[in-house]
Amino acid sequence: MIPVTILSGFLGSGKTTLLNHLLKQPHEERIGVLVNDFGSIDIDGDLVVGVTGETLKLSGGCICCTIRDDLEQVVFDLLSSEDPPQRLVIEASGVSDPTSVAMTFFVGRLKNLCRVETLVTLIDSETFFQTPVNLTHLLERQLYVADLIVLNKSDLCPSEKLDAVSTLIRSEFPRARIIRTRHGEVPLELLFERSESDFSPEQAQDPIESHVHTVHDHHHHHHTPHTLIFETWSFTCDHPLDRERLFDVLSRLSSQVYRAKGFVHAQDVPSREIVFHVAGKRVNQSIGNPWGARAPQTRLVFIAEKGHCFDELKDQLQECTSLKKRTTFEKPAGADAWLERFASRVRARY
Ligand SMILES: Nc1nc2c(ncn2[C@@H]2O[C@H](COP(=O)(O)OP(=O)(O)OP(=O)(O)O)[C@@H](O)[C@H]2O)c(=O)[nH]1
Repeated sequence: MIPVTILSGFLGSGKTTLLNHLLKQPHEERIGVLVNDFGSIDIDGDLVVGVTGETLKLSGGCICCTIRDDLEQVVFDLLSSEDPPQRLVIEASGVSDPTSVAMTFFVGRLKNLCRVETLVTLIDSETFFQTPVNLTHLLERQLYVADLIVLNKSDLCPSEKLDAVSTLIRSEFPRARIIRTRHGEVPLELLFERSESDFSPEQAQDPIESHVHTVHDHHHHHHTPHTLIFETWSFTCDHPLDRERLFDVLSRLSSQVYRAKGFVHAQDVPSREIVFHVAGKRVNQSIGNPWGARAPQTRLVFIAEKGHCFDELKDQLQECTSLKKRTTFEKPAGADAWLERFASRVRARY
C-alpha cells in the first residue's frame, strides 16, 4: 500500500512553499506529487520546483468536489505506470476539504492501493484571526481532520500572537500535533512520520459537518461544490506589464479577493518570469525562471468570494500594459497658457 500525505490549508497559507521545501530535502523514496489548483489556469504546478519524482497537475476545479473523479483516475494511472512512486504527496487546493480528498482513497480502485498516512494542515498564523467569517467553516474542516497542524509564517507574527493562535487551536483540535514554522520548513521525518493510526473514514464523521461522505457511496457527495462558494478569474496578457503599477493594483485588491498569484511578463525584466503572490494583504514578488524559448506571457489567477465582479480589476490590469509613465501631477487645462503669460510678465519686468 502506497502511503499518501495530504497537504491542506487555506489559500496562501504556504502549501506550495512547504512542498518545495520537502522536495529539496534529501529523500530516498520516489515521491509522486499531485498539485491541485482551483483556478482556471494552472499556476501551482509550475510553482513546484526540484521534483525528483513526478508532478501531476490537476487544475480547473477542486479535487474534493468538482474534479474528484479526475484525482482517482490520475492516481490510478500513476500507480499503474512502469515506475510507480513509492509515496504520494497531494497538495489540495486552498479551498478544499481534506476529508473529501482522503475519502477518494477508500473507494473504488484506490481502496487497495493506497493508505492515507498523514493529513497536514497549514495555517497562515499572521492572518488567522482575520479569517472572514464565511470561511471559518472551511478552516474548521481543514483543522478537524489534521494529524499535523503547521503554524506557518511565524516570522510575520509576534510571539504573543503565535501563542494565542497555538492555544486556541490546541484547545479546539487536541488530537493534532502542532508545529510552528517559517517558509514551510517542516522536517521530512515529521511529515512522513506515521501517525498513531492512518486516516479512517470514521474520522470524516465529525460534528462540524453532519452530512458526511460515506465510504460506500462515493457519489453521495453532499457538500456544496466550491465553484458555488468561490469565484475564480484569470488574466493573461502577452504585452509586458509595468511592475510598479501592477504592484499598486495588487496592493489595493478588494477584501473579497482572497488570493492572487501567477507569473508576470514585466517591462523592466523582460527576460525572466516575475512570480507574484497576494495572500491576505501581503504582496510578494520574486524573480523566477528565464522565459527561455517560451513566449513571455503574464498569467495571473484570482480567487474571490462568489459573485465578485472582476471588471474593474481587468481594466486596471490592462492599464498596466501601457508604456506611458505614470505622472502624479496632471496639469490642469489652460496651465500652459497661464505659464506662458507668467513667463512673459517675468521677462518684461527683469
Ligand atoms: N514571510 C513568509 N512568507 C511565506 C511563508 N510561507 C509562505 N510564504 C509566502 O506566502 C505566499 C503564498 O505561499 P504558497 O506556498 O504559494 O501558498 P499556498 O498555500 O500554496 O497557496 P494556494 O495554493 O494558492 O492556496 C508566497 O508568497 C510565499 O512565499 C512564511 O513562513 N513566511
